[in-house]
Amino acid sequence: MEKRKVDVAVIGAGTAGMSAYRAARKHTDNIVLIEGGAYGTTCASVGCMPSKLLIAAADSAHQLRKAPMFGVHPGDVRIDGKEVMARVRKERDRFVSFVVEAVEGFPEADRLRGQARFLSPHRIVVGEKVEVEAARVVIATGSRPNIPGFFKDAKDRLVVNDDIFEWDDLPGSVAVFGPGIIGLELGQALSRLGVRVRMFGVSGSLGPLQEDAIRSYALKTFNEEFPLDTSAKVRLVERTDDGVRIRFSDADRGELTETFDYLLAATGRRPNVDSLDIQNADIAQDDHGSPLFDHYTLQCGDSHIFIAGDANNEVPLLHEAADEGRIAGDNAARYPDVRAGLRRVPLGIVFTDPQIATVGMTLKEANERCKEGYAVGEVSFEGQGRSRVIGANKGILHVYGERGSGLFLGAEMFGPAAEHIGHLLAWSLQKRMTVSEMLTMPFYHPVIEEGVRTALRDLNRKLDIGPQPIERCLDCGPGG
Ligand SMILES: Cc1cc2nc3c(=O)[nH]c(=O)nc-3n(C[C@H](O)[C@H](O)[C@H](O)COP(=O)(O)OP(=O)(O)OC[C@H]3O[C@@H](n4cnc5c(N)ncnc54)[C@H](O)[C@@H]3O)c2cc1C
Ligand SMILES: NC(=O)c1ccc[n+]([C@@H]2O[C@H](COP(=O)([O-])OP(=O)(O)OC[C@H]3O[C@@H](n4cnc5c(N)ncnc54)[C@H](O)[C@@H]3O)[C@@H](O)[C@H]2O)c1
Repeated sequence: MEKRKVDVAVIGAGTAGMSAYRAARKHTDNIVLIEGGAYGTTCASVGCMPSKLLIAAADSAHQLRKAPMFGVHPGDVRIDGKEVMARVRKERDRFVSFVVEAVEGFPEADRLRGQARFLSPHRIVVGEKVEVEAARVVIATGSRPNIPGFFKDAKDRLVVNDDIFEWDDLPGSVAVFGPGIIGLELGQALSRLGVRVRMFGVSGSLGPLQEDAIRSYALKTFNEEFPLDTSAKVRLVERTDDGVRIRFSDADRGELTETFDYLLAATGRRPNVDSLDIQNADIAQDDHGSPLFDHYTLQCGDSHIFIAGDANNEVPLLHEAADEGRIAGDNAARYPDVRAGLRRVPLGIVFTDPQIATVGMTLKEANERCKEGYAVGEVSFEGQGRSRVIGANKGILHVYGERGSGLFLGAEMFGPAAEHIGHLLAWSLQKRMTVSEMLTMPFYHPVIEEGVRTALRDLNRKLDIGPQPIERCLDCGPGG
């Protein structure tokens, strides 16, 4: 077996791993980046980018169908599944090619191909061909779909997100299991592209939504487009000659059987740490076998091992993977002079329509931290001026603030332009602004952000800081 001795070994050449490699290489050129699969990252090849490409096609179809409300009649909307999927794959491949170009731009001697596993805390075997002795290690092995056992009965008709983006054409029907972030984004997009979709969930959860009022509103809205039961009772899943037969109980219609072309498993993701022989790394793990680590340094205990991105199962998002990789790579190179890195405030966006945004603390966390010394401001987008103008007047925004200090704490939203409003709120939170300070910022007219101002005014009043908001105030314009 070939032997290598390096200062830093990074396992996984995804977003976190590439970011860790770049950060560590500022300190040392004796480093390896190990990749067991294809270059290209989850985000570009089967995650963020192809899912948004599919959603873009669905949005386009939806806008055409919506046009008659403005007196505009585009005629019958015809969706060519082959063309839809061809664009998704073509643009996806373009994004992937940029990533591959970047990773192949790293010196060849720094790159190793093959599955890595620990032989001991400092020894890693790669593809059973090379043994690397590493002074420090970054684990950045990502995650993979979690597939409950009984889905196996769907046999070759069981698909995950990776498979969808390889389709040449759109199927006739898909049963989506898991109304989480992936299920909602892909399920709604497929439905808007003319695919018959039914969505099954468990235990009432819906995406990242925590507030009952917002969750029920969102559930009702999604159910106007496709059937979605967040507490489904599924009795049977079986492969038949023409697809996957599913028997389930429907609250209104009792036991039903429906057959679909595919079963999409969107039931969460699992960190790729179980194939690393992590027990040989001598680091503490939680009950699920995930290594324990520090949120600010990404260090596992006080060891020479760091863990970043989806592999650590904390906040499986792209911008977090990039940040964590940078911090972990820098610290691996500096070890034992480990430093706390900048962690940004929590921000999550779901690209459904209406979109979902979550910022900062959840309502439960605000309650725990403030011992009930907090308030919730609200706006409904149903009557909001700009939202009505463009026919996107659905949704609710809740904003949270702390009594006394008047600090803004967080927000949950299901509504129009949540991807942009989420950013404004997250930036205000990271700047530690009070609700009063946020209200001193400019609000143009007529814009959806005026709805944010309405919610912030409502919050400031409930915090006993601001005045009673004026009903139908003129600076909000009609319907502000
Ligand atoms: C459908 C979908 C949509 C998404 N949309 C968004 C979005 O809109 N916005 C957002 O912020 N996030 C989104 N995400 C999440 C985002 O894609 C991930 O958080 C991010 O890509 C994680 O990056 P990573 O570097 O941790 O993992 P990856 O990019 O998966 O990299 C891990 C790498 O490690 C390699 N590897 C694994 N085990 C080994 C081993 N033993 N040896 C060697 N190599 C190994 C893998 O082959 C892989 O290349 C989405 C995810 C999915 C699935
Ligand atoms: N827009 C984005 O930022 C974006 C988009 C997609 C994915 N992601 C990331 O990927 C991660 C994984 O996404 P995900 O949607 O797979 O996970 P998730 O945790 O968001 O959702 C999983 C869903 O599956 C449900 N579920 C679990 N077991 C089930 C079963 N047996 N039957 C039916 N439903 C079941 C859960 O109740 C939950 O609603 C997300 O947490 C997110 O961080 C982000």
